[in-house]
Amino acid sequence: MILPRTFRSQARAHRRALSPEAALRHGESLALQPGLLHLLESARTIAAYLPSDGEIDTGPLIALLWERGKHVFLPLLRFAPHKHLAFGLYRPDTALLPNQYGIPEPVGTPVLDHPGQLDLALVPLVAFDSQGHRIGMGGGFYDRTFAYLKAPGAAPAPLLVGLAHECQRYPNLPAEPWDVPLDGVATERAFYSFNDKANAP
Ligand SMILES: Nc1nc2c(c(=O)[nH]1)N(C=O)[C@@H](CNc1ccc(C(=O)N[C@@H](CCC(=O)O)C(=O)O)cc1)CN2
Ligand SMILES: Nc1ncnc2c1ncn2[C@@H]1O[C@H](COP(=O)(O)OP(=O)(O)OP(=O)(O)O)[C@@H](O)[C@H]1O
Repeated sequence: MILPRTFRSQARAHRRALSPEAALRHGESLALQPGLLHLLESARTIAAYLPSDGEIDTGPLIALLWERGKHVFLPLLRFAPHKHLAFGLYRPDTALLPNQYGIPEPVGTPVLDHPGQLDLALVPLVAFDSQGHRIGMGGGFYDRTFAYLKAPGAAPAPLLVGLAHECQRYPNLPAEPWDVPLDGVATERAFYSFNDKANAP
């Protein structure tokens, strides 16, 4: 059995091995995926993220969201009362400052009161599998932020959709009890939906 931490660092190294040109090319293809574009139609308030550490380039998709008049938010690291994320409005003219991991965050913009105000959350990941399991950077930020979705009848509920390179897809990842499963994942090659909520009509 390969240790989770070893797996995470190997998968991160695999992701980082892609060139910035490949990450951008993949990001352009991602922004053309019909399954993803379909979900965007019914979403108005959308969380995205700025890429880091070899992640697929979200620039083309964010440009498309702005073009379509969507309200785009970016994650803001919060450490109290526990590690979680808030979401700050991101517009083309928003000032950004790097957070403690060097990822730019909006400053001085409106912050959502609750993640349930999002219609759709586009989620970064290190690895995913065909059941919607996700391995992230290991901070538990996304899991804690969306843990409330696991309560029966939790509402309102944003759709959770991972963005990734195809090379981040693995056959079977171990599921941890606190993991919040993804509804879908979009890559440069396909849109994978893991339940009816993320299905094209
Ligand atoms: N682009 C992007 N933004 C994101 C995430 C992400 O995965 N990708 N996150 C997803 O949750 C949150 C940030 N989580 C992170 C957790 C750990 C590390 C990281 O690099 N950890 C270093 C140790 C750094 C240190 O302690 O100073 C490491 O593991 O090597 C980065 C981001 C919010 N924003
Ligand atoms: N809902 C939760 N409540 C309490 N602790 C949690 C919760 N979710 C995750 N954790 C803790 O956070 C730690 C990191 O979790 P995990 O390795 O699944 O993070 P990750 O999904 O890879 O990270 P990230 O979401 O930041 O990308 C674990 O040790 C776990 O115990």
